[in-house]
Amino acid sequence: MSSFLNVQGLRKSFGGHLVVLDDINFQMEAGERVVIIGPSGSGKSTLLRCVMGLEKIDKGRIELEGARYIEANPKSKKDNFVDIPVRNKVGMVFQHYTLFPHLTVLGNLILAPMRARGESRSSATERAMQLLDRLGLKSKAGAFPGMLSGGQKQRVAIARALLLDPKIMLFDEVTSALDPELVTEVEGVMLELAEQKMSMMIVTHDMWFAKRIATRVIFSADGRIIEDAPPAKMFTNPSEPRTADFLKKVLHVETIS
Ligand SMILES: Nc1ncnc2c1ncn2[C@@H]1O[C@H](COP(=O)(O)OP(=O)(O)OP(=O)(O)O)[C@@H](O)[C@H]1O
Repeated sequence: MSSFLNVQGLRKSFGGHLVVLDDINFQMEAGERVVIIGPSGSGKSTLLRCVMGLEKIDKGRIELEGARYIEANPKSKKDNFVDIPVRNKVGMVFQHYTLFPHLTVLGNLILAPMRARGESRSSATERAMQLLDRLGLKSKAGAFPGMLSGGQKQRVAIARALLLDPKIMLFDEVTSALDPELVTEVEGVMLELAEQKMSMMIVTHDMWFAKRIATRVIFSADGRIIEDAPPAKMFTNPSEPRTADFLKKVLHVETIS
């Protein structure tokens, strides 16, 4: 089957016995925005990290646009097969800012395009400045991360991922470490990307934002995807009390109507 992103039979354990993801089969089409919700420890971050190629998987394969880029070796415990050029089409932003503190904002942005893609400094700088301008951060190009607010740092982290022209962006609780007043500016950037039809997988505990941005919502629990539906159905259909109960029970949140 050809999907934009295709996760087949994914199994991931830690230390050989803690099975965090068990036979995950998941497909998404280009332009979809899939929000993953579920109880703490249910493997949401691990799923994103596997799709990004940051975790060694036990079983399964992951394809992007029909190209296999990660596959477990079923016959041995050797490293996974990883197709780096395809994997590099996946961008990720983490909960905690991962900017290099000793580099300026511009320095952080142009490092990967120059190193990973062999882009010239002038070309990477030009693209970085355009992107910073678009995100309202042009005046911060020469600043060091320590001089920025949390919201600004996360916007720079998003810009850094975007500069590699990803086909899909993964967001792992990118606003949960931010003060409430800074959340909106980061969510605003994500909503802008949504308008531009960027494909996204988003882990968030913010149900209001999930409702706003998702084209699809997935519940993960006990190592599996247990529900997969459009958000309108998920959040508003009173004929599906199981959904409301689920949210209340596992996330300790009220459903939004
Ligand atoms: N590097 C690791 N080594 C060992 N165990 C790990 C590692 N990373 C995650 N785990 C475990 O895997 C399980 C899933 O973790 P994960 O962070 O994916 O859950 P989550 O659903 O994102 O949780 P939360 O909502 O709290 O962020 C947890 O039990 C966690 O302790």
